[in-house]
This record gives sequence, structure tokens and C-alpha cells, in this order.
Amino acid sequence: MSNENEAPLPDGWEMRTSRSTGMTYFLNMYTKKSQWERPEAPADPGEIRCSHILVKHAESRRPSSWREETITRTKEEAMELLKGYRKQIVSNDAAFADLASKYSDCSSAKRGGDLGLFGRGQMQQPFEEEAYKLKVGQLSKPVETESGVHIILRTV
Ligand SMILES: Cn1nc(-c2ccccc2)cc1C(=O)N[C@H](Cc1nc2ccccc2[nH]1)C(=O)O
Repeated sequence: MSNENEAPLPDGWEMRTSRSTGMTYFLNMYTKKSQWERPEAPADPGEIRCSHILVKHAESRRPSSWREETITRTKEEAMELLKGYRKQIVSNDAAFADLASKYSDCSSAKRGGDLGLFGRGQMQQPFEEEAYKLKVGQLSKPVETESGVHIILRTV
């Protein structure tokens, strides 16, 4: 039985009682791994799944995409475009996957921006850092990487 005075558990954890010993342990609801110590930080989700809309610019690592052979827009112009897409999504005037499939400069545009499942260490650091902060269903603020400027939707 948890003491009602105890602080609530960080996100993603559940308190369980061992059938064999009656001792309390803690279960990471994402990875199903357990531990005896009371967690002090949100449970690491292991792999997550995200979709994104990428707008490249002239300073992008590869200023070319399925949409445009040579991308010449400035970083500022890319950011303005992306903020416009984000506004349409937040106001429900457009669906994320529709805008991604039309305007994203990433080849994942063909899948509505879906990147599939990924773990830490697979994506460029600024992208990973922002993606792992998101709760499922949450849309990020614009994020800059060497590829360009992104908005990220966490889906799993
Ligand atoms: C990381 N990744 N996954 C796909 C992908 C996934 C599923 C289906 C098709 C393509 C494409 C990419 C990729 O790096 N694309 C690059 C652009 C890009 N740069 C990224 C940096 C971080 C996250 C996603 C990113 N996408 C490109 O097309 O020039």
C-alpha cells in the first residue's frame, strides 16, 4: 500500500508488490523493466515514434529534396514557412500528415512524415532532445538541425 503522503511517482512508472516477497518494486511501463529503488525521474521510454515536417534551407547539410533539386530559401524563410504550417495544424485547419506529405523536405514525406520507431543515438542530437521531451500526441516547437528546421509530432 502506498502511503498517501508520498510524492506521486514520476511519469511512466507504476508501483507493484512482489508476490513472492511482498516487497514493493517499481515497473517502467514503457520497457516493462522493474527496479527496487523508488524512481526519481520519468521512465525512459526506450524507443519512441515520431513524424516530422522538415523545411530545408540554403545552409542545410544537403540543400536538396524530392520537392526541390536545389533549395535556396534562407533559414529565416524556412522558419516562417514552418511556423505557418504549425499554426495550421494547431488551429486544425490542416492535418499534420497532409502538410508533411506536401511540404516536408525529408523523404519520410511519402509516409506523412512518419519516421517509425527510433531509440536514443539514432537521430541528430537537437532532434532527439526535443522528441524525447514530448508526450505522446504533443507537437514540438520548431527545432533546428543540420538538415534544416523541423516540427515534430510524437506518436508513440
Ligand atoms: C532519418 N530519416 N528517416 C527517413 C525516412 C524514414 C521513413 C521512411 C522514409 C524515410 C529519412 C530520413 C532522413 O535523414 N532524411 C533526410 C532529412 C532528415 N534529416 C533529419 C534529421 C533528424 C530527423 C529526421 C531527419 N530527416 C533527407 O531526406 O535529406
